[in-house]
Formats: sequence, C-alpha cells, structure tokens
Amino acid sequence: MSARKLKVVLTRRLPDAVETRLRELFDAELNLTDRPMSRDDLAAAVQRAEVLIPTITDHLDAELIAGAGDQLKMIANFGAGVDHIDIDAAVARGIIVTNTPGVLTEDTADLAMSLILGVSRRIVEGANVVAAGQFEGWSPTWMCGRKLWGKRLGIVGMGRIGQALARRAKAFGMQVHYHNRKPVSDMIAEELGATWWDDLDQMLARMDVISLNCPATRDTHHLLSAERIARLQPHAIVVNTARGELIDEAALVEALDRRALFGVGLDVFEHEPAVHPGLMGRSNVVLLPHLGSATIEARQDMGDRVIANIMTYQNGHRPPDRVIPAML
Ligand SMILES: NC(=O)C1=CN([C@@H]2O[C@H](COP(=O)(O)OP(=O)(O)OC[C@H]3O[C@@H](n4cnc5c(N)ncnc54)[C@H](O)[C@@H]3O)[C@@H](O)[C@H]2O)C=CC1
Ligand SMILES: O=CC(=O)O
Repeated sequence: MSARKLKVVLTRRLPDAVETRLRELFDAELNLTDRPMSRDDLAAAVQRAEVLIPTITDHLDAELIAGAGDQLKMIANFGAGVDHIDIDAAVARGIIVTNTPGVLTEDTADLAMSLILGVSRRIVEGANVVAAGQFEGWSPTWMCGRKLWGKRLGIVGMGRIGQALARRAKAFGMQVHYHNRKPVSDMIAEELGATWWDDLDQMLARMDVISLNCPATRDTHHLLSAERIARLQPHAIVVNTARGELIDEAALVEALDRRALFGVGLDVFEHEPAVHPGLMGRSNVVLLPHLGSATIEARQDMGDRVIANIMTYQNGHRPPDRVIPAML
C-alpha cells in the first residue's frame, strides 16, 4: 500500500520542473492563475493545506495563522525573506516555517552590484539617451558619474548576500565597511578586507555607497530614517536589494529633492508593488521590479530547496532551512 501523500498548496506558479516534482511527491494543488491569492483565498488555503508554499506576496499575519486548520503543519516559503510571515504566531501554533537562503545569494549580490554600477556610472540614464536618439557625440564634461575604485562601501547586514556583495565590491577596488549585529569571523574579515562598525550612524556618515542587506524585522523598520539619511554625504549612493521597509521612502524622496544624495538604486519598495511617485522619472534613480533572485537557475534551486525542506519534514527530521524567531 502506498503512503498517503501530504496535501501541499502552492500560492503561485513555480518553475515547471519544480511543479512537476511537487506533483510526483505530494498531493500538490497548483495556482494555475498565477495571480497572488486574496486574503480570503489564503484563509481558505490554510484550512486545507498540510504544507503551504507561499511567496513574498502572501501576507501570513497572526490573524490568518490563528485561523489555520489543525492540519497545517508547515509553511515552506519560496524565498529567503520571511517578513511576510508572522513567525511567532506560526511557532505558537506548532507550525514549522522554512525558507530558501543560500541558493539566491550570488544572484542577489550581482543585482546589488549592478545597481551600484548603474547609479554610479549613470548607465540607465545613458542608455535612455541613446535609445531616444539623443546621442550627439562624446564630450569631455558630459554624463560623468562617480568612480568606484578606492571608494568606501558600507554594507548594512553582513550575512550571505552582504558578504557576496563585499567580494564583488573588493574586486571593483572598493574598500568594504559593514555594520552587522556582530562582527564576521576574523577569517572572513581578512578575506574581504572588511572593517566592522558597531555604530551605524558613524559608518553612514563616512561612506560613499551604502547597501542594505539585512532582513526586515521590528528592529530594522525605517533603519534608514530621515535622521540617518541626513547623515549621508551629498555624493553618497544608496542601494537597497533587501526590503523596502528598511527605508523611510518619503524621507529619501525629500533628500533627492534637496539634491542631498548622488543617486539611489532600489530593487524593493516600502509599499511594494506601489512605488513612491517621488522616486519616478529621476535621472539619478534606478528602480527595478524586485529582481534579486530572478534567474532561471536561482528560481529552480529555490524550488529544489522547498522540496528538500518538505521531504526532510515528512521523513521526521528537522528541515535544513527552518526559521526560528531567535534568528530574526
Ligand atoms: N531583492 C531580492 O530579490 C532578495 C532580497 N532578499 C532580502 O535580503 C535579506 C538578506 O538575505 P541573506 O543575506 O540571505 O540573509 P542572512 O540572514 O544571511 O543575512 C542577514 C544579515 O543581516 C544581519 N542583521 C539582522 N538584523 C540586523 C540589524 N538590525 N542591523 C544590522 N544587521 C542586521 C544579520 O545578522 C545577518 O548577518 C533577506 O532577509 C531578504 O529580505 C533576499 C533574497 C532576494
Ligand atoms: O525577496 C526575495 C526573497 O527571496 O527574499
């Protein structure tokens, strides 16, 4: 007699090969519309799923989790960030939460480096000039950006992606500085030539480029507040590939209005998918639609990671990517 298959509900379409494997292994229910589930749809999904596979667009707050049926044992998130899930509420209900870190690290670091390059060298602005047929020839003083070689990069959140970005920045001749809850190991600090700043405010005031790479938590909401933005140097560049909630977007727009920054590169937004209108149409702002992990390879690997987490749980072991409140 074959073992009963776990009821697994996906909230979005996943790569074909991932969906195929999920259907082989589990009683998998796909969302063929690929539209984000409404709150009612999600509330119904947690009434029938034993394992829910959500993504960042699903807000699993305390109320929604409290309303889940007793059959819900696991939330196997497709993605690294888990700020859209109330982990405390899930743990209180005995629901295991997992995520997919690591497999998207290099891709997201590539995107952060792309934004640093894009803003400092005015790449999108320049490409738009050519695309509009407005290129009138090379000029000694036209379209000059900021040199990266020798400049100071301040990374806030020196975890997987922060470190991967530091490796790239080092290769571009940048001096790596970072603020993290605790310093990285001596070996990593030496490899990256990285300087730890216990005091975030002091670091911000001295950097040429700031990259946000920490999770969105209660502690990091508006980590880049109006006061901290005011500390940045007028030639500074701010890049965010972590979560929009880390920046007070209205204060950032005010700083751009005052020409208090050289430029900004954002892959994530405070009220995503809405973008603050004050960020639009600026030549020194590069905006991307949350593309950090958007490579075919990373999305496949994220799916494999989701499956590995569910299989490990099903086999009675601790899933490798279990998220616990103490980690946040
Ligand atoms: N744009 C995108 O598509 C993607 C965005 N992300 C975001 O990037 C974040 C980071 O991902 P990973 O590097 O894999 O996570 P990680 O857990 O490896 O690293 C996060 C680091 O932030 C540090 N941190 C936490 N709170 C802090 C605070 N208050 N101040 C300073 N540092 C703090 C942690 O100690 C840790 O070193 C995710 O939580 C997610 O929100 C992740 C993947 C793709
Ligand atoms: O933002 C994406 C993630 O995986 O986190």
